[in-house]
Amino acid sequence: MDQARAVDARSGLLTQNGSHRVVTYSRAYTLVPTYECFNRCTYCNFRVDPGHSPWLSLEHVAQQLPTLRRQGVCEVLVLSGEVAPSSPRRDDWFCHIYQICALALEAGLLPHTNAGPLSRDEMAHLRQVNVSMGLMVEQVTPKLLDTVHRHAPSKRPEARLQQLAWAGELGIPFTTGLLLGLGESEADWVDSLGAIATLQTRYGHIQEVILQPHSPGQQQLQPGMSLDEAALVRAVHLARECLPPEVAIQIPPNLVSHQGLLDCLTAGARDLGGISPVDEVNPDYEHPTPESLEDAIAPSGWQLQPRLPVYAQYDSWLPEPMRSLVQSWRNSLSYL
Ligand SMILES: O=c1nc2n(C[C@H](O)[C@H](O)[C@H](O)CO)c3cc(O)ccc3cc-2c(=O)[nH]1
Ligand SMILES: C[C@H]1O[C@@H](n2cnc3c(N)ncnc32)[C@H](O)[C@@H]1O
Ligand code: MET
Ligand code: SF4
Repeated sequence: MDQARAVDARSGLLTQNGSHRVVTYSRAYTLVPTYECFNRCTYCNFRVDPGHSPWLSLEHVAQQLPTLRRQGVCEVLVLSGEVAPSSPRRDDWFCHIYQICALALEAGLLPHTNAGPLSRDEMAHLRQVNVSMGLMVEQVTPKLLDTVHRHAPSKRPEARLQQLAWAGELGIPFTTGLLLGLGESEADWVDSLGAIATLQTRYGHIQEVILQPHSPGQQQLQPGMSLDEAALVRAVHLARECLPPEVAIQIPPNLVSHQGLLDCLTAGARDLGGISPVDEVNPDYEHPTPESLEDAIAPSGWQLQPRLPVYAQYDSWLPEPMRSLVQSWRNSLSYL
């Protein structure tokens, strides 16, 4: 096996199909339990003040899910604003998220939750109703606690890394990543990638790392600059050097130009993440359709392939009955 294919190889999967190299994405729909958040990250276009976002109604969710299933959606991305760990409302918030995941599973869909840092106990519970979970490291440098994260206690680097370690201990297939362009240096990227690589070497649970270029929107507390695409391509190169080869690099296709996307693929990115009707985190940037993505990358020899929100090498980690549900998805269509 030559060097390029060795780097591409994800255990048990062929990433090369004839002469076409494979790029994956997940057919997702995002549910937002609540937009309320006790953190105030200055770049956030998602949050509203605590008490000002009605929680998503479970009845509405139960009604919506069968339609999504018929439309060919496989992933329910549960993305939430946060109630403080010390709040008397924390337990209700957590139960609400758990119930949304349980309803998604009942409808035959596959939940992936990113609801900020959770306690170990909360993670152990959510593991029963999620095929994978996620939390961005953002950046490990403490400098950002004096700037964009000054009013965001959830963004303390130790809390984020602790979460990744607990996910590893609990055997949860995990998605993490870096938010790029917050005022950090490229040396800081290497530190953040190194921290993720160390955890991956220890636990082997990191299925993918998202390289997320900061993208200013209309709702954020403070204006910010978007990351330039040449810098994003350098980040992909660095990530491919720092991370073990089995970890996929994900680029959000709505936050880059077509040429930027092709350059990221050449540099080693192989996944485009969950593609849903609305990017709830960056609502000013519409997700492209899978068809338009295929048109953009096929002339350069790339083939777009849907995948499930859990990568195949982790299927045996899943508790029943989720493991059987995932198996039936893999049998029904050629999902990676
Ligand atoms: O549409 C989006 N999906 C986002 N996702 C979804 C993600 O692409 C998929 O859920 C996973 O790849 C699993 O299929 C995230 C998931 C995480 O675990 C952590 C961060 C993100 C960030 C985004 C995002 O900004 N926009
Ligand atoms: C869910 C993830 O979305 C990312 N996130 C939050 N706000 C923005 C933005 N303006 N641009 C890009 N990514 C953002 C953070 O990395 C968070 O952890
Ligand atoms: N609040 C969570 C985090 O920042 C997830 C949603 S961010 C829009 O990690
Ligand atoms: S990025 Fe996440 S933690 Fe930060 S304010 Fe937005 S919702 Fe809250």
